[in-house]
Amino acid sequence: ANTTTPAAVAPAALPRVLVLATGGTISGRASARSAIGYDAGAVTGAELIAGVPGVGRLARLRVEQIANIPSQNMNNAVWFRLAERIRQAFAHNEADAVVITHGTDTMEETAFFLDTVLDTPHPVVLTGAMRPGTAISADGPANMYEAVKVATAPQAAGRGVLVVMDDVIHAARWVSKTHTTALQTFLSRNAGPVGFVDPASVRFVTPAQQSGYLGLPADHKLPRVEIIYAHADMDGRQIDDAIRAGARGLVVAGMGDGNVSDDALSALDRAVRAGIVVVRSTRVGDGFVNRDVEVDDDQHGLVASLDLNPAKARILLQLLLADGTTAAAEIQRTFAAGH
Ligand SMILES: NC(=O)CC[C@H](N)C(=O)O
Repeated sequence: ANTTTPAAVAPAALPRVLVLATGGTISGRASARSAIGYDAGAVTGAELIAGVPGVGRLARLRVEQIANIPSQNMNNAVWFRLAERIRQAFAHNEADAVVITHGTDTMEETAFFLDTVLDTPHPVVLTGAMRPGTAISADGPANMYEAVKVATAPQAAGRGVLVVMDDVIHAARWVSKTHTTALQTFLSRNAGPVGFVDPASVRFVTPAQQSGYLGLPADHKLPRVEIIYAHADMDGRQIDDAIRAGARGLVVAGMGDGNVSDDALSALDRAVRAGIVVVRSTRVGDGFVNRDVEVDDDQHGLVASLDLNPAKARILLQLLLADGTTAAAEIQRTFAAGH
């Protein structure tokens, strides 16, 4: 008789999730500053995981601390570190999925950057919190649990980088923080969420769609691109200052459908003549910036951001410029390719 102990008595292997911790409120601790004051990035990723009951039954978790900062301090160096670590983890089959803990202020920017430079079918999910772990009804543990649940769901593959906050699954391209303090602050503008998650289920409501892949600049450098915020009584001073400061690109957070004053438009013409790529986005939260509506983009040589908000338009323009793409028409095509 065969007396070998069957290997099948071992529990089915759980998926492997690499948790990359970067800081934010989800790693926050109360401070003495005020009744609601706290310091973001005071708790490590390992401590964070220890405070999420049941998450160890969803996945085998390995935690690495990539940074521990409030995300208003997020920067290119951390972005490149994240992107390289994720590429390496999947290339060497170290993990089946990645969850990134992150402050909420710039979560949409990090999500969009990674979505644009990573080319992988493996789930990459960002999550965070609006209340520190020491607050009443802290949202971090539930968000972390749900992020791991989404990251380990088979149907999360091939969807690019996702944001999971407050029971909702968002695609990197569309997600924005829309409220300074509310738990329900993330919305997928112009598109709606891609899915929903609760402790029992993960449901996607859109077909899987991989996002644009531009690759990671090999020298880890991104060119200077400035955002100009438009307003009533606007002159061209800030734009001329940006030209003098050596900007390679400008993104206008325009009024309405990406508009600027006549004086500012003349300054943008000077920028284009100086070889600077100018993208018109909007300071309005919802809606597309379309070409050739009030501004004649063809005549002025401008790019319309379409659905991308100023912060994300800046990242896409930086990556295109880093890739050597400077022609407005080609940049416009790439902006349009993401949806
Ligand atoms: N809710 C938050 O995460 C905000 C805290 C901090 N400003 C950050 O983005 O990291």
